[in-house]
Amino acid sequence: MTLGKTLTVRAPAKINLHLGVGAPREDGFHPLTSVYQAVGVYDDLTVEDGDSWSVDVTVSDWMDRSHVPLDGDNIVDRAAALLAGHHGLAVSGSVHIDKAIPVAGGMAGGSADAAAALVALDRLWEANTSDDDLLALAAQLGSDVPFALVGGTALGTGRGEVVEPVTDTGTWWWVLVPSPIGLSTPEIYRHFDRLFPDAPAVPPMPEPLLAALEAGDPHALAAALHNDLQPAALDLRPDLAKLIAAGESAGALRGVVTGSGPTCVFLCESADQARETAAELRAAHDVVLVTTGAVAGAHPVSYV
Ligand SMILES: C[C@@](CO)(OP(=O)(O)O)[C@H](O)COP(=O)(O)OP(=O)(O)OC[C@H]1O[C@@H](n2ccc(N)nc2=O)[C@H](O)[C@@H]1O
Ligand SMILES: Nc1ncnc2c1ncn2[C@@H]1O[C@H](COP(=O)(O)OP(=O)(O)O)[C@@H](O)[C@H]1O
Repeated sequence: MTLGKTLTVRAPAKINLHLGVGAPREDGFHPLTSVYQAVGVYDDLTVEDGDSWSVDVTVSDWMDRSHVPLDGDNIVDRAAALLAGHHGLAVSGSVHIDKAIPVAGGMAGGSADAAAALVALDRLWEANTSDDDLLALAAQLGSDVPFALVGGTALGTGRGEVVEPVTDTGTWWWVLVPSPIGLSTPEIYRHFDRLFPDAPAVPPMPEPLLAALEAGDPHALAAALHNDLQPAALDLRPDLAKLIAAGESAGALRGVVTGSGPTCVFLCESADQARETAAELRAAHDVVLVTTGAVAGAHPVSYV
């Protein structure tokens, strides 16, 4: 082990520009055609070497720390055990998560932390895991975890874990409105099954959205944003429909639920339009974030 080392890895939140969901497979997972984008809201994960193992967390002041499990059930505990097992190492070190990605918000904050833990512990333990092995370990931790390693804008197939970058020439301005109460991903998928018993085996490719990304055209992208889980999320949280309408009437090109929700994301034409939309939404919502995408996947920001 390297002694006296501290390393911080930063991992981004994701939004789903397109989320096509098919009928459940035999293993219970849903086949997806997902276009992910990594956006500039981050969790920072700091690891420090030591013989014992611990995980703790601090959260942004608008978040509830008690929503992050710290009793050995954190996804970071699973990431550490998986990486250590892969190399025949003992789990060691102390981990601190500095969390700004909304918990249970449809923005893959847990997946970001898992990806950051793989990158950070791989360096701390000097394990030199290959990129292919890191991606395979990431997929075992969760469907969204490989994308958190890759970042940028990417197509996700399989159950979301098969990730391939797509051409994206734009700088996209987003307004994000998290919700103080999260939504459960498995519950939203179950509700999707009830609402759409005839979902296809393989969801189709979102060609107009991919063309909009390639062209860097915000109006075309706005028109093409789509989420098959949105009806399920709106059914369980009717307040989100009002939020989407409010963002669009405040000037955003288009608002959608991201992933399983409840965070709503609004695509804007410019930085000014994003700031104006955010200012209007702040009248009724405590937390409204302005950010851009695409940004890099999990990456070290300090190694001292
Ligand atoms: C809905 C999405 C869209 O990107 O994101 P979130 O809203 O959670 O951020 C993802 O599919 C969430 O991925 P992730 O949160 O990694 O899911 P996993 O840990 O793999 O699975 C959690 C549970 O979600 C359901 N699940 C997940 C992925 C998938 N393709 N089909 C599913 O049915 C299953 O019930 C599974 O037990
Ligand atoms: N490091 C972590 N950060 C957030 N949630 C975690 C973490 N580890 C485990 N969890 C659990 O995972 C659930 C889903 O969290 P999260 O990844 O934030 O949401 P989503 O799946 O909607 O993107 C949380 O409700 C929490 O119980």
